[in-house]
Amino acid sequence: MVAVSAINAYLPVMIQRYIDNYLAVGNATMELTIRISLAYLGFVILKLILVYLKDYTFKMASEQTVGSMRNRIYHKVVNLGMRYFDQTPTGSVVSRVTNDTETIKEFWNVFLTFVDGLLNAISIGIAMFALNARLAWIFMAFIPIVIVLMYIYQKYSTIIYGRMREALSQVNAKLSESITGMSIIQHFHQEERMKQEFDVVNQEYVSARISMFRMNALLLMPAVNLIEAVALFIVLWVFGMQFLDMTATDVGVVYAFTSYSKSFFHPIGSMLDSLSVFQDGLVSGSRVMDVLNRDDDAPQAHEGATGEITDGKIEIKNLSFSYDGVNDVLHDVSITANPGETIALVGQTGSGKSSIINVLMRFYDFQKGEILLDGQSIRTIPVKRLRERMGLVLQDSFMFFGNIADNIRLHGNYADAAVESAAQFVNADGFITDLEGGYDAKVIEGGSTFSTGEKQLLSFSRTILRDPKILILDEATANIDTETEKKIQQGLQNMRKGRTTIIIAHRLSTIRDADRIYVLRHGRIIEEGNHDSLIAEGGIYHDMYQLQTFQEKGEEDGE
Ligand SMILES: Nc1ncnc2c1ncn2[C@@H]1O[C@H](COP(=O)(O)OP(=O)(O)OP(=O)(O)O)[C@@H](O)[C@H]1O
Repeated sequence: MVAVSAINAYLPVMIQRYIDNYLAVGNATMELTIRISLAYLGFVILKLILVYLKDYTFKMASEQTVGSMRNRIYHKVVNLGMRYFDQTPTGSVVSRVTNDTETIKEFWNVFLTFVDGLLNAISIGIAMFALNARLAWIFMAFIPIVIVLMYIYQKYSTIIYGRMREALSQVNAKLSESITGMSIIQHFHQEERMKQEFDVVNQEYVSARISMFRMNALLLMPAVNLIEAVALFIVLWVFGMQFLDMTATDVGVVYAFTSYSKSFFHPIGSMLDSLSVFQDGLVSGSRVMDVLNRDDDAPQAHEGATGEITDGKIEIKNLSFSYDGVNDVLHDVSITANPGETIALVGQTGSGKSSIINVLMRFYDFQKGEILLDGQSIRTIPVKRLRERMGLVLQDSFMFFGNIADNIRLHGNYADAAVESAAQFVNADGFITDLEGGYDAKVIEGGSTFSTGEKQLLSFSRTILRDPKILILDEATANIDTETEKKIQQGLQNMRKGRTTIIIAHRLSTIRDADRIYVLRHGRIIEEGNHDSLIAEGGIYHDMYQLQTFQEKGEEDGE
């Protein structure tokens, strides 16, 4: 860059010397003219090669920077606590990982333009002073005006670029919300409303971009061109005033200054231009840094923790927990499960059953109380190890793009035979072998070509393959019809053997054999005991059970 700007400053001097020393005084010969032309051409070619090298190196560096930035933010995102995802729309996360990092790439170009512009201005400044200090001062006098222009631009563009980024993020958020909820949108005829809402955010984005163009169109090149023209006008005017005592040698200087006026102000114009990208990059950068600097990572064990789950004893003592740090959703909850026991959590919707699991799986950190696993605090067990030893099956099982075997194996190091025997163990083998391609059958993201029950069977296989010590079934059989459920009950019994199991179920008939049942209401445990003792107690559980058996009986009679 230094060499390029030196060449830029030197080329007009070459011509100026040729004009003033040879052409104007009648000394120019053919040989000299050819020599100077070739030298000029040589410098231009050298400059082009250097420009190519410079651009290539910068582009490469910028691509690599963004590549690694994207990686860093993705790594950060997958390690963030669930709280972040509760509060941030998916589209907005996507926007940070893709669009925002992409904009940061432009930062490199801005840097390039800035250093380029600065070096050019310095080398041309030096050349101008060397040629004619008085005229050079005229050019310098315009620099404060340019600085004021930059200041004004900076002030307005920050606002507009912030608006633009935010609007784009909203567009992404709306889009991803619509795609995720498409079946509900179509079912409830929400298409028009979604279109209108999308229109609003899209229009906001368009209008932010238009504001930006309006500002750029006014403040960028036109302003710089005007300054350039005025500077040139003054230079020529000063020359005109001195016309009478001007010697022939000044003609080359006029040429040099005319060409400097372009190359002095144009880089400044590009610097201004790149200020817009700079603003954009600044806004994007701060959005990316926002994510990178977040300290609400997923809960971690204490440093150097080496705890291990061996027997599967769970003791939850006086646990209180809130999602937002303000309103507790669990109050003073105490639960014990001895190794190999099955305990059940029941209660109304929203009573806090899944929240207990969320804390136990370390998706969220808890505020008060203690959780002991095999007598050690849950915080002393590395989270990765903890989750390997605790198998969680949810009502909705997520499937990844790939095939059936991959979805069971989840890229763990398990042989095909182990995958198949895990599927057989939970009776998932039957439906898998019926598929075209069997274990190699394709699965699309989300697994939407499979029934919910089938996905749940795959999820059972996934869990059992990892041979966890503790099994957590959160409404795991809610989507399986009673008949299929009966079929896989044997599989479930097999799964529970030798493992501590926590079951959350609304269908109380499925948890009758649990060693202990905890009844929750508004985040508190209000009853506890086994099925028979709770029935005998005649409390809430008793009523819930009566109601359900009554309903089930009614359904059967109805049939
Ligand atoms: N991610 C979250 N952020 C904030 N509040 C939440 C979150 N998840 C659940 N809650 C709130 O915590 C309370 C307990 O919810 P939880 O999911 O534990 O209930 P549940 O008993 O499992 O209900 P269900 O039977 O419907 O699954 C509810 O009031 C719910 O609104």
